[in-house]
Amino acid sequence: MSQRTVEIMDTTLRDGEQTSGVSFSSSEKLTLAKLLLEELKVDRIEVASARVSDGEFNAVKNITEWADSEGYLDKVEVLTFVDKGVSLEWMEQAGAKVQNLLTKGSLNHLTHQLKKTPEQHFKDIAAVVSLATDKGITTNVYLEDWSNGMRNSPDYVFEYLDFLTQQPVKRILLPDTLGVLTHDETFEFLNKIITRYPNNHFDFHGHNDYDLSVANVMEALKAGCHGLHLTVNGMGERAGNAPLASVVAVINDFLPQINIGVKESSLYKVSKLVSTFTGFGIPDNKPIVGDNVFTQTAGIHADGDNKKNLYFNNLLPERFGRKRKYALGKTSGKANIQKNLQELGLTLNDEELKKVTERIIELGDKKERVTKDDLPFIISDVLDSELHQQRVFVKSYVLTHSKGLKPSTTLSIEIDGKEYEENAQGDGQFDAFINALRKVYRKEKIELPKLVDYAVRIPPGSSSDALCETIITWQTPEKDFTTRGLDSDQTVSAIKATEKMLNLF
Ligand SMILES: CC(=O)SCCNC(=O)CCNC(=O)[C@H](O)C(C)(C)COP(=O)(O)OP(=O)(O)OC[C@H]1O[C@@H](n2cnc3c(N)ncnc32)[C@H](O)[C@@H]1OP(=O)(O)O
Repeated sequence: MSQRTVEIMDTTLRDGEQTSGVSFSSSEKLTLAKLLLEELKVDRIEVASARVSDGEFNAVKNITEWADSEGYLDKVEVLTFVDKGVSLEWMEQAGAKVQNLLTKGSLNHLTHQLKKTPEQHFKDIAAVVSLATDKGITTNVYLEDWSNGMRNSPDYVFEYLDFLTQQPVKRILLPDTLGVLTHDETFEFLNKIITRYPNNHFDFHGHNDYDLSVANVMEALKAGCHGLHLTVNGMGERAGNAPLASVVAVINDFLPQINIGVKESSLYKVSKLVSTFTGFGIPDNKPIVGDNVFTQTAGIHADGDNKKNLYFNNLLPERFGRKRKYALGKTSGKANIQKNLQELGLTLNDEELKKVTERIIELGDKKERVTKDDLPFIISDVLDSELHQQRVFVKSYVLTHSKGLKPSTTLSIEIDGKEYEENAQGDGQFDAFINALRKVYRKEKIELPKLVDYAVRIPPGSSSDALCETIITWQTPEKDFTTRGLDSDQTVSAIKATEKMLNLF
């Protein structure tokens, strides 16, 4: 099959920045411009709208200086307006060489926003294009609201394109400005235009208001468009633009006739960096770049992966510099846990694995999120309990903590089959618990070990908030020893460590 090359224009720094609440600093824009062109290898970047602010001017200047030194200046584009050359002046001073001139692609916008006739508009456009040509600036032209224009005023659109295709314009940029197109219309409209003007270059610029941007991009490509406008993480005004990572994967997997130069393995890195710079979080389930999209959660899936990679598809995480993960929770099953154990280099026998699985399911039922880093702690806790025969059981307790009153505990405990109940106050809830315990043991004339050290930690590296571990060192006249308790609640983890002590000393 013969392939055709399609240009990828990334507009994260212009349209992506139109995400509400997002603003890149000048140095962030330069960092991203370098990453997008040099590492990710998109073909072009749109870096700002002209006239916006002094900060934007400086950002564009920094980018053009760098781009000039690296031979990328023709890949750096600035959105300009039909404003008698004011925008052109701005971008020229900022060192840019390619303008994306924003014009009206629907009669509705032309009539009601610019309040001009088509003839007046075309004349104004011709003047700006001519001025740009004189200045050695390349012109691409946006037909803003083109999609509605095709629906509601096609005669205007074609009259305009008849004029525009005669102008010294390099690319014609067709935006679905309001994200209203269906995939069928995208194909139909682009097909009509590309058939009528076979010698011109047309970019498609999709928005995601109906979550159709990627489908629309596919149809635009099938209709023969020559370039695409995309943003990292689908950032952009309202529901955003067509997302770069998804589109790249779709092209590579489903449109073998299309050739693009974007490096898949850098998509995740760029996505993370943009998210860090903007504070615009990536949903966990965002295709390709979301945290969970390469995580198998169901035990059956992990089991199938073990047997013949039965649950793999073409979207292998390694393509994007990522790794498959196996989630731990109530739907894990043994297979998921085994996968995590393998990664940690741990082995358990069948009985131990069963017990660890039961504990993870128990935590999952309590809505706790367990990660791979929690696993060694859970194993140690489960296996530790198995080592000792339990003769003391903390049956129930009430812990109170209120302003102006000392914390108190009411405790019920079983020792060698006999039940005791006590209450006490303390400096904190755990102190009150220990005081109630001492009262119980004093009745039996037994002195409890002294608590000499108390440490709390969350499993290192754990990104979950599921568990904390309390490690208590106890002292008797004969020995010092340590017990550990694991729970999502800090006081409960200390009580679990104490219960272990009661069964040991
Ligand atoms: C498809 C898109 O996403 S378009 C995005 C374009 N980029 C931006 O808008 C960047 C952010 N915008 C801005 O910072 C400002 O709007 C500026 C600097 C561009 C202009 O600011 P202001 O002069 O204060 O005008 P304002 O923001 O109200 O913009 C509306 C004016 O632009 C005019 N306008 C709208 N489209 C165009 C166009 N394609 N060419 C020229 N003028 C236009 C409007 O008619 C209106 O003019 P009027 O005030 O004479 O009626």
